[in-house]
Amino acid sequence: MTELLLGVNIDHIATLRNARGTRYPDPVQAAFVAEQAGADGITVHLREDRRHITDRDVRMLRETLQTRMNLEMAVTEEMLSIACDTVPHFCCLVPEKRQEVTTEGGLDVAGQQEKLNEAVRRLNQAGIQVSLFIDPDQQQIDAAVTAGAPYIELHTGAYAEAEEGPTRDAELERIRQAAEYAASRGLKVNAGHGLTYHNVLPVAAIPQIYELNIGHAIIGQAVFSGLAGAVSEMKALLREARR
Ligand SMILES: CC(=O)[C@@H](O)[C@H](O)COP(=O)(O)O
Ligand SMILES: NCC(=O)COP(=O)(O)O
Repeated sequence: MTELLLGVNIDHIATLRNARGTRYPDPVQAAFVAEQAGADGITVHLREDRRHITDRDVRMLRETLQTRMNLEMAVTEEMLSIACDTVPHFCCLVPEKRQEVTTEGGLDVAGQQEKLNEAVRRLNQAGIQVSLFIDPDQQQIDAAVTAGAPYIELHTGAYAEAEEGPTRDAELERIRQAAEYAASRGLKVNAGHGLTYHNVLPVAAIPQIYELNIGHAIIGQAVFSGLAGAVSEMKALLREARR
């Protein structure tokens, strides 16, 4: 089976740093450690409220990453301008609400098709590969194809939050069917949100999935086993899923 890539989201290194307004822990150092430990890419979410990743982090990471940068952002003029100035390898367009604790759902591409078509056009023109963060839903997948995005990232939050049993199994089946359909439409399929060392294997085993973006669980594990260990442990699980 094809190798499954791991994108490490380092947002919550910045959460810890910003908790006291210090310079440490530095997301730039975390990215270096994660890459050395096997991360295939680094994901950062530049939120409108800068609650964790800052503009300085984005600039520094763009200049220092050895792998590739996946910049997550809302579909706003501010973020589109920042992306076109920064030119990360990937931009993942996500929904964003100030009052949310974390991302609550997928981007409604179908409900704002013209806006997304234009955003994808601008980013593609700037040389950025665009991914749309969507729920595992055929209508949203079709809308992503219409928008001209080469990638989608399937939101795995409903799966991750479901109790083990029929509900979680149903959510996994939704992801499986969505990945299969999206690949049949010519899309590259990533997935992420809420994945942990305990729930990642069934998602990682879906053959059409190209990359998993995982952050909160890895940063949490890093508190106990160090960031390098947490990353290599997750990478080993992804390899195991594809044996
Ligand atoms: C889109 C997504 O699921 C995450 O990558 C996002 O970054 C979550 O937001 P926080 O990192 O602020 O929790
Ligand atoms: N897009 C998902 C991501 O980058 C990480 O999400 P999480 O693992 O922090 O929930």
